Amino acid sequence: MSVTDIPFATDADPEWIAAHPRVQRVPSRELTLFIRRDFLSAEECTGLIERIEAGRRPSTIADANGDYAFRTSETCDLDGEDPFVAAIDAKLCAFSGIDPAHGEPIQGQRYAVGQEFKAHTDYFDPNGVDYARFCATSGNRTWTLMVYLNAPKAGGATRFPKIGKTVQPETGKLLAWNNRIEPGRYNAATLHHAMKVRSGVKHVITKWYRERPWG
Ligand SMILES: O=C(O)CCC(=O)C(=O)O
Ligand SMILES: [Fe+2]
Repeated sequence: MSVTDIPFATDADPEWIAAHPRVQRVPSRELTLFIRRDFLSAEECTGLIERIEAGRRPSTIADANGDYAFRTSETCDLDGEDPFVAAIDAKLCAFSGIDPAHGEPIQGQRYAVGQEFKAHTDYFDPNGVDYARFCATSGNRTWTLMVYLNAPKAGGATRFPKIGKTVQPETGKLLAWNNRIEPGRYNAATLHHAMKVRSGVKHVITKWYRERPWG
């Protein structure tokens, strides 16, 4: 299927995603979560890792809770004008089926030994102090797509404690989940913890979609 054939919409259709080749759906009544191994090639992962290494800065969080160790990783805002990054973005949008206009620019995340992102949701708390700052224009986050770019030697799994699921990093493996139950209702079962890397370095990319076009 070429990109022009994709029926882009403002929200993803889980049944349409489930019909993609090689997609696994994690069995859960609480959470719509898909896994697709080898979504990106080793070459695509290496190219992204090089860019993340070159452009990283300390990661930040919304609604700071006083725990300075809550998110200790580094983040890189990947350049959507870079044709290599744009091609990956197009692949992610072709997987989600969500109108690319609703996508935030892709970010890279890098975790060294001991670094983590404690249990959090990717949607912003509508009652949080930072909600207007992050969501006034584009609304809240709807879907999360993330891809592991490598497997660290030890640690670095992503744990979803509310559904008792832990996903191990593997080069090129994609995760996709719906942050909403329905428009305006966010799913607390999306809670997830990027667990500490114990040996090596972990790299991922994250792609978030919004309720309204990104701007
Ligand atoms: O690195 C991971 O395993 C998860 C990353 C994550 O949850 C995030 O960046 O919001
Ligand atoms: Fe997250």
